[in-house]
Amino acid sequence: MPPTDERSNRSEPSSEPRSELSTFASVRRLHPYVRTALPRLAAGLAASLGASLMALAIPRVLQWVTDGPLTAGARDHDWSGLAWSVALVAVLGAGEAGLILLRRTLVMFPGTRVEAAMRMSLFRHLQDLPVSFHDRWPGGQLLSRIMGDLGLLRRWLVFGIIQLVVSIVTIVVGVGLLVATGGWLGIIFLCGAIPVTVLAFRFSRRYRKISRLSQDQSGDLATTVEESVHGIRVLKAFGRGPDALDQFTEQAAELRETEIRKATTDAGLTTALRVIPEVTQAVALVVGAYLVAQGDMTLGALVAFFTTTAVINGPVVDLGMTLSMTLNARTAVDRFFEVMDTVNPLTDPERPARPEPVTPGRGGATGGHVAFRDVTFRYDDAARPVLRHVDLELPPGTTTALVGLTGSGKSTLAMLAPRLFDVTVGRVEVDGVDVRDLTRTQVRERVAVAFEDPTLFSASVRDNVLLGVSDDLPDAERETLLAESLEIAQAHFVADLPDGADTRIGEEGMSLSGGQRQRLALARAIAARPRVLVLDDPLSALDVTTEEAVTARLRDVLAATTTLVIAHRPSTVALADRVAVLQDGRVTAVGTHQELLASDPHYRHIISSLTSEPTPSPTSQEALS
Ligand SMILES: Nc1ncnc2c1ncn2[C@@H]1O[C@H](COP(=O)(O)OP(=O)(O)OP(=O)(O)O)[C@@H](O)[C@H]1O
Repeated sequence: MPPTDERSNRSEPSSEPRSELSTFASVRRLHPYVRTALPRLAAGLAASLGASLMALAIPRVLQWVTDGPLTAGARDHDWSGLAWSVALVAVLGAGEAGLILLRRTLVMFPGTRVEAAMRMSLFRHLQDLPVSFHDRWPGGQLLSRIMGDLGLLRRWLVFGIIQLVVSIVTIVVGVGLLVATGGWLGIIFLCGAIPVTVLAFRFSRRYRKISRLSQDQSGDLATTVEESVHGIRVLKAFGRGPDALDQFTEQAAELRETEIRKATTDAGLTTALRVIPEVTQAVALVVGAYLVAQGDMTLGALVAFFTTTAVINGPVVDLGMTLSMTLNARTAVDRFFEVMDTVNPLTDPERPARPEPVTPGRGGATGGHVAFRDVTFRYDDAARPVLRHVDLELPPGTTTALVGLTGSGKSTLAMLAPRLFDVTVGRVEVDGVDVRDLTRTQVRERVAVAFEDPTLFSASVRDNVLLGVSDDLPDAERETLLAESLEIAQAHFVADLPDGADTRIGEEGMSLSGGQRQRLALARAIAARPRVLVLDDPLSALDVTTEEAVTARLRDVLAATTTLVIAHRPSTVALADRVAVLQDGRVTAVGTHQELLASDPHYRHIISSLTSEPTPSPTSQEALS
């Protein structure tokens, strides 16, 4: 009996905000990325604090000048003390400016390095995550995380966090000085801190939700742009451009509304942070004037008090901005880790099997035995399995056509061999080894795929075709392989491109025709020289003559390769030694075309529906009859 071990193919990305974590705990997760940048960030913080302390020292000098050299100078007509104090204020001012410049220099480079490292990690993880993840996550959401969110985080790291700490330290030290030297005036100023704290707390709770909404809406908008640009031909052909515009306008308006709410909330706090200190200052001025008049306070102390409040006012007002930056950064961190925390269930085994190494060259004779053993497969979010108890053997060097009505599960079955998905129950073996016991590199070395919908990249024809070929292969061999694969796939049009195989094909190969793209994708699968070739209806976009030419050349290749070809056309069935019939997720019959025609009514039904399609080639019909 075939083994039926059950392993999960589920991955559960969290699309919920990590609300259970505090902002500090959330941001602390950045530690592995910022660790190496910490010394420079800490030095930048120290420089900023130094600048702030110098700013706070200036009022002390002014107090000393007012009560000392200024008073004495006026009395004794000796202005030398005043000259010294002016020089000291100038030195403190210049020192403050120098330290601010130093901070900028210190933090700029580590900030960009952290951003680049996080971007690399996220992209690497996205590349690693399985197809099932990408089926669920919209491209725009990923794009906005990898670009917008990480840019936001960099700005917070090089400015926001430092400014937040400096603002808090300046306010605490400044208020401490006010209370210590200003007596009642200091206490009046301290009273102003109570409403500020309450407002900041309420603001944080409110703003965090809006910030999350705005960043998610930006992702949705990016998805709409991506989909409409990607599908521009369909939209234009069906005259649906205005609908796409309507959808975009609606989403853009929603985002604008959220941004307005965000700005209004921010402005509310900033206004309060401006008004509250002004009010306390006004009260303090009245009380201070009274105290000076009573002789309970020196004029210098009053000057120092108000100069200190002027120094504190800046950070108090900045607090609103730095707080909102911090909350935006926290949202960005949460959104970053939502993707990074997604566990990839399709990982390499800890102790991979050691099958016989793959030698370059097409080698059906040296292996390529594929077996689907009691395979059941269910998509993550589907209620029912698509494939049920599938048993199918592909002997080395044979070509098996997989036929079935639409939706019967052919493409799904084909995706299990290259391990684009893992089976829910059962196992898929290549040369007797469960594909889950091989590393993904080992699987790719053995199994190559060409899809019906060929994906090409904005790169040269050469790079697209040699995608699955080792970079270690000598250049001459790579060139031979390229020429051979293009020839088998009948991609002669490449020679007519402006720069031949060096021609860059536009985004996703859109500058080529559907048939040209399919032939390049087929050449790519052939160039990988796999033991096992999975072809998902790879000739569907070719005209009859080209299809025949490709089919004739493919036969040579297929003779030495184990091939599973999904057939929607009689000409594709004609390529195969044997045919497997998939009916409602089960392989119900396997045999030669003639055997199945004679014995299987469902096969006859499929073939009659295939042959009634408009463009069967005469050769294909011959091959089938
Ligand atoms: N990513 C997915 N998530 C959930 N269900 C899916 C997914 N892809 C396919 N399905 C479902 O699985 C079933 C089989 O799809 P599959 O593409 O394997 O069929 P097929 O036989 O290749 O069809 P066709 O001949 O039309 O290409 C369909 O009901 C389809 O809706």
